[in-house]
Amino acid sequence: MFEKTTWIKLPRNVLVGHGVLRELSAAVEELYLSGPPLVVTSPTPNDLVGDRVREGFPDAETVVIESAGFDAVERVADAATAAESGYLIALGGGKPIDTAKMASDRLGCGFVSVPTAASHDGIVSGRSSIPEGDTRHSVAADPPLAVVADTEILAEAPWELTTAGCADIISNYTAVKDWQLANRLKNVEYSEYAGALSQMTAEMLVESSAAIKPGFEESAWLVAKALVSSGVAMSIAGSSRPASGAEHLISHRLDRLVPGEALHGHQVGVAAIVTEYLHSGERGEWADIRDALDDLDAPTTADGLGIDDDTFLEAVTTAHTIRDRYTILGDGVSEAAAIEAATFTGVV
Ligand SMILES: NC(=O)C1=CN([C@@H]2O[C@H](COP(=O)(O)OP(=O)(O)OC[C@H]3O[C@@H](n4cnc5c(N)ncnc54)[C@H](OP(=O)(O)O)[C@@H]3O)[C@@H](O)[C@H]2O)C=CC1
Ligand SMILES: O=C(CO)COP(=O)(O)O
Ligand SMILES: [Zn+2]
Repeated sequence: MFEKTTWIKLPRNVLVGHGVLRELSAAVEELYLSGPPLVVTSPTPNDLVGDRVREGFPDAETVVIESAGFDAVERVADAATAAESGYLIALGGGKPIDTAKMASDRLGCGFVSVPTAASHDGIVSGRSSIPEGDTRHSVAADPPLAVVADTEILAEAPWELTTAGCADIISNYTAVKDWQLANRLKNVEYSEYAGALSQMTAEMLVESSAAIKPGFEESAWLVAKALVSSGVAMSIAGSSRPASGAEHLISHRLDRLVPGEALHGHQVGVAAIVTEYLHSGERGEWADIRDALDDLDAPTTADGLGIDDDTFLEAVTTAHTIRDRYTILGDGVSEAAAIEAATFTGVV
C-alpha cells in the first residue's frame, strides 16, 4: 500500500527589501491573528529597532533574552502567557529568532520573523537550533507566519554578520553531500527537490560574490534572498539536512568548547573546507569552498575564527557525538586524519 505523505510548511508573507519594516503591521494584519504580540528580541536589536517595531503595535510587550537555550524558551513562554499575547514577533539574529520559534511551538501560537542581520538561514526555516549541555537539539517547529527582512537594516549591521550569512549558505555544498552519503549508507530519506534547491542557492550566491561588498544594500538583498531560499529547502525537507551536515556538527562542538568566540556562519564555513576534504580528498572542491569564502570576506582558517588549532582539531574529532546525524565524520575522525585534513587545507 502507498503510504508516503508530504506536509510542507512555509511562511505566508515574505517581504525582503528596502524599508519593508514599515509594512510589518500590514503584513501581520493579513495573517488574521488576534491578541497583542510579544516582541522577543536580544539587547542590540532591541536598542536599534525595537521602538520602530513597537510603534506599529502599541499594545506589544517585550522580552529581551541574552542567550539561547531552553531557559530562554521558558522565559518567553511565561512572559507570553502572563501578557496574554496572541503571537510573537522575533526581532534580531538567530538567538531570538530560534528562541521565539520554539516558544511559539510550545505556546501553540504563530510568530513573525524580523531579522536584523543576514547572518544565518534560520530566519525562514521550521527548525529551531537550541543548545543544551554538551549537545544541541535541532527541534522541529513551525516556520514563521511571515518574514519581514528590511535590507536597509541588514545592510547597516556589522559586515561580519553578512559574511557569516554567506558562509552559512556556502556550507550547503557539504551539507548536501553529507545528506546524500547518509541516504546511500544509512537509507536516510533524501529529497531531490530540497537538495537541489539548497545546492543551487549556494551556487547562485557564489556566482554573485563580486556584487557582495560592504556598504551596498544590494549585498544584503542578495544574501537575504539566499537565506530565504535555504530556509525554504529546510522546510521542504522537514529537516535541517539540506543546510546542516558535518560542518555544522563541528561548529556546534566549537560552541561548546569556546562559546561566543566566532559567529555560527563563520564556523560552519571554515569547517566545510575540512569536511569537503574528508569527502573528496586532495583533488576535491575544498579549495573552491575556501576561495568562495575568501572572496566573500569570511574566515578560512581556525586562526581567522580566533580559535586555536588544538581546539579546532578537538572539535573535528568529537563532533560526531553532538547528535545522531550520519555524516562523513562517521563514528569519529581520528586525530591523525583530522590533522591531515586541516593542515593540507591550511585551516590549521
Ligand atoms: N534554526 C535554524 O535553522 C538555524 C539556526 N541558527 C542558529 O542561529 C544562531 C546564530 O545566529 P546569529 O545571528 O549569528 O546569532 P545572534 O542572534 O547571537 O547574533 C549575533 C550577534 O549579532 C548581534 N546583532 C544582531 N543584529 C544586529 C545588528 N543589526 N547590528 C549589530 N549587531 C547585531 C547580536 O547582538 P546581541 O548579542 O545583543 O544579541 C549578537 O551579538 C545560532 O544559535 C545557530 O545555531 C543558525 C542557522 C540556522
Ligand atoms: O544552522 C542550521 C542550518 O544552517 C541549522 O542546523 P542545525 O539543525 O544543525 O542547528
Ligand atoms: Zn547554519
